Amino acid sequence: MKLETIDYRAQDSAQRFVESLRETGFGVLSNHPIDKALVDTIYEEWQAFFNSDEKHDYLFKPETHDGFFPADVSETAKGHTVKDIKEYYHVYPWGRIPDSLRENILRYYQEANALAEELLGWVEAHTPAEVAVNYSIALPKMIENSHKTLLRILHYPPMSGDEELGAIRAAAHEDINLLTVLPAANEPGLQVKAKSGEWLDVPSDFGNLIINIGDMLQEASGGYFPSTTHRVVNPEGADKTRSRISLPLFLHPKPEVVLSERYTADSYLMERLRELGVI
Ligand SMILES: O=C(O)CCC(=O)C(=O)O
Ligand SMILES: [Fe+2]
Repeated sequence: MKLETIDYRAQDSAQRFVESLRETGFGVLSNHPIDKALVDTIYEEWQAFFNSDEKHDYLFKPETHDGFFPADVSETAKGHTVKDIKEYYHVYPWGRIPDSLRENILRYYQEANALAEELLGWVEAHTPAEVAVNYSIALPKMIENSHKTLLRILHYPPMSGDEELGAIRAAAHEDINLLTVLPAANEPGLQVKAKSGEWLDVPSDFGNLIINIGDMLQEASGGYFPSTTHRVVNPEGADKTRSRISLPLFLHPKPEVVLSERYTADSYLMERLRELGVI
């Protein structure tokens, strides 16, 4: 299995993109409409924010989950016992965002959402009819004006040498949501688990956009689209001293959207958050 990069502007991009999602759970797009200069600026300004003490003024609220999550409360992936080596900030348009960072990050949130709606349209158009009949509403409609869609700004700090034994930047996991949209991070490390069990590097050329399927699309498609396990490994050698910033947008349907006979988006999310011990 190989993750090939697909040119967003190619004539057959929609079909090839959806084939890649179906085969690997991932799709990598080049020549997409998201402004690269904007992403670059966001990496720089959020790196400065994570380097500052200001972040502690924005400690996350347990009821709403917007704001800053320090490394000592950061996630432990499902089925793991060691915490990931990361800190992060949860951006929701209705949530707290430092004034100086607000404009750019909300512009990115809006642009990435618009592209995601288009990509969900591609997925819908290339879903076999017998699978698509089970979508309760059109896929792009599921996320339209959703207050649940989460933009996470992740900061993986440089390796200090005294990390907990066995800890990595992000332990193997699947995403809970419908689809995740992620600009290639400013450092490599993201890997996806192939059907054969081997770990493959996701191409991390700056400017690529990485899209992966989450559990909710797997549920809504009756397993046709696989939610694929991925992880972020630690850097080695000289790269150990480098931070890594990444920017996944987790597309969540509106809570009332029916995913399957068993779940609405809300009941699914609550079940998973309870399992993770987050609520
Ligand atoms: O940092 C990355 O490249 C991926 C992060 C990720 O998989 C996640 O936060 O769910
Ligand atoms: Fe993930």
